Amino acid sequence: MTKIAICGALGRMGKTIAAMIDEDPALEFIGGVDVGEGTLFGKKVVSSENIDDFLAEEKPDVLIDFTIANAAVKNIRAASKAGVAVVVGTTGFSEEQKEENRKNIEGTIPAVISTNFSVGVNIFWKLVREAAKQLSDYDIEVTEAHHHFKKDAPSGTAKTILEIIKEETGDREEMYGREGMVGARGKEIGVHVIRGGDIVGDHSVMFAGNNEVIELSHRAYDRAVFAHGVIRSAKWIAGKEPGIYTMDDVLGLIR
Ligand SMILES: NC(=O)C1=CN([C@@H]2O[C@H](COP(=O)(O)OP(=O)(O)OC[C@H]3O[C@@H](n4cnc5c(N)ncnc54)[C@H](O)[C@@H]3O)[C@@H](O)[C@H]2O)C=CC1
Ligand SMILES: O=C(O)C1=N[C@H](C(=O)O)C[C@H](O)C1
Repeated sequence: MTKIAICGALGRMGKTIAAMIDEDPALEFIGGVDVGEGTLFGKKVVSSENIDDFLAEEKPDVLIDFTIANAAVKNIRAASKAGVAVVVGTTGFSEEQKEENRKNIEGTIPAVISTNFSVGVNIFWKLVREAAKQLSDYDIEVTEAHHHFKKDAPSGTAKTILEIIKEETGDREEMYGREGMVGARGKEIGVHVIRGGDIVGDHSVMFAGNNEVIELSHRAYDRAVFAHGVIRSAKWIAGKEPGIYTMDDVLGLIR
């Protein structure tokens, strides 16, 4: 049985993932960490300042992190010190934070990191790559929509989309919204962010040419789609060699 702990256990994703672990006979939910203390599925959720003692006492095989970037950096550091594998879904890391995570993980613990654990989005990224490769001279506009409470913008998934498009089309720059006299379009990727209500997570990429438009889009209707990918990753990562893995590795997809 793989023993799993969750950082951000009392949040939207933490609770969704814990409920799925609780139903899985191959996994054991052993508790978690959040800003305040609590209980979840009969297990202790301890305050984040006690994460080192929690990991030493509970000895999880895998620590799942769905918190906020600055907290996740600390949680990954604690997992690295304790020699615990991690699955990280938190988004909004700066380049410096990503570098610190890399140093704490490489050579020490195995980690799956993804800005989106939905299987559908991982296939959507492949479709976006192919379209960007074939339509590299088209105008490209990226739009994402999320719920009222989301803290980071653009979403981690949208940032991954931008990385993919830039890898395929070369020297394009992001253009966040437009207002006033915007002039001729340059080598840009338009980026548009919507926040409202309880939208779980929508992403779309428009490729506009002369007399035609191709639009690729993904819409998540329930956080369960992310949680399924997280569970699959947690089972896959336990016992792997140290290093940073992606959902491509977990799903056996070609990069
Ligand atoms: N990669 C993916 O597939 C997905 C990623 N996300 C990302 O996951 C993160 C969390 O999203 P939600 O669950 O919607 O947010 P949320 O705000 O509902 O939950 C975050 C939880 O983390 C807790 N937290 C804050 N600081 C902490 C610390 N130092 N230690 C432990 N817990 C701490 C908060 O109290 C809260 O309970 C966001 O960055 C979001 O973008 C969300 C959905 C899918
Ligand atoms: O905060 C969310 O809710 C989500 N965050 C991830 C992101 O930033 O891309 C993934 C998903 O879209 C939901």
